[in-house]
Amino acid sequence: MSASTPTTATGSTAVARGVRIEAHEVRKSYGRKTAVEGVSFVLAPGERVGIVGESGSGKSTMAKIITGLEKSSAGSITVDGRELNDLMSSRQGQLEYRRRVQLVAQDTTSTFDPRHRIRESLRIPAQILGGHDVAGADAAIAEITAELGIEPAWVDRYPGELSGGQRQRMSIARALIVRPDLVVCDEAVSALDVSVQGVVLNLLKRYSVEHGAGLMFVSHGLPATAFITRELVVMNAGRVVETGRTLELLERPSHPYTQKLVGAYEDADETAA
Ligand SMILES: Nc1ncnc2c1ncn2[C@@H]1O[C@H](COP(=O)(O)OP(=O)(O)OP(=O)(O)O)[C@@H](O)[C@H]1O
Repeated sequence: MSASTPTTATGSTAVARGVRIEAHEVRKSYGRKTAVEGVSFVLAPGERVGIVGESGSGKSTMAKIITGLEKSSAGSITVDGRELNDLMSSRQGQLEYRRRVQLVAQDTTSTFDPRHRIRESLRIPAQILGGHDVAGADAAIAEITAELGIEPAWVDRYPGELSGGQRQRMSIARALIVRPDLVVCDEAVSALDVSVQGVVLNLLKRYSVEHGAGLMFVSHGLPATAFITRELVVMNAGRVVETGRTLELLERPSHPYTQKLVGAYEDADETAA
C-alpha cells in the first residue's frame, strides 16, 4: 500500500489507511450444523480479498463474523492485534468497529427503512458513527454521492422509488459515508445486471484505491471477483481449500475444488459465446 496521500475524485484529500484482520482457526456452529471450521486467513490493510465458493460453503458466515454480526464458536479474529470479541464487548468498541468496518449486503431491504427517505438513512451513520450534526451529515451525503456519481435527487426519494441498482449504489454510499477502513461486500452485485454491476464494482474499487481501504468481497461470481480483488480465499464445505493471488490462482488453480469452480466458469463462457 502506498504511503502517499491520494486525492479523491471530488478533490478532497484522503488519508491512506486500512485495518489488519487475522482469522485463526475460526469455527462457527449453529446447533449441530457447522458452517465454518478451521478457517484462517489474513486480510492485510488496504488489500482487496475475494472469498469464493459454492452456495453453502460458509462465505456469508465469515462475512458476518468479520463484521461482528455473529460471534465465532471457536478460534480467534484479531483486528490490528486486538481480539474482535473483546472489542465488541463494549458499546464504545462496537461503535469504533462499525466506523472502521462496514458491510454492503446484497439485500438492500434491510439497509433502508421503507418509511423514510434515503437521506434519513444516510444521516444516521453520518451522525452516530461520523460524529456530524445534521448540516455536517448533509454535507457528507453531498460529498459521498458526488464521489460515487449518484444523482443528488435520489437522496430525497423513498427506497421503493429507486431501482434495485440505484438502491444498491445508495447502500454503498451508506457504507462509505463513514469512510471505513474495510468494506465487506456480501454478494453486493450478484443481483444486478451486468452493466450496473460494472458501475458498482468500479465505485468500490475506486474507493479502496483512493482511500487505501481494504475490501473483502464475498461472491460466487468469479468474473466480478477477478476484476475487483488481488487475493483470493477459496472455501468449500466450511473450510479454506486454497489461497493466493487472484489472477495466478484463476490461471493455475491447484486444488481440485478450485479447478472445478474455475472450469465451471470457463464452460459457461464457452456456452454463452
Ligand atoms: N443461522 C443459521 N442457522 C443454521 N444454519 C445456518 C445458518 N446460517 C448458515 N447456516 C448454514 O451454514 C452453511 C454455510 O452458510 P453460508 O450462508 O455461510 O454459506 P454461503 O457460502 O454464504 O452460501 P450462499 O452463497 O448460498 O450465500 C450452510 O449449510 C447454511 O445452511
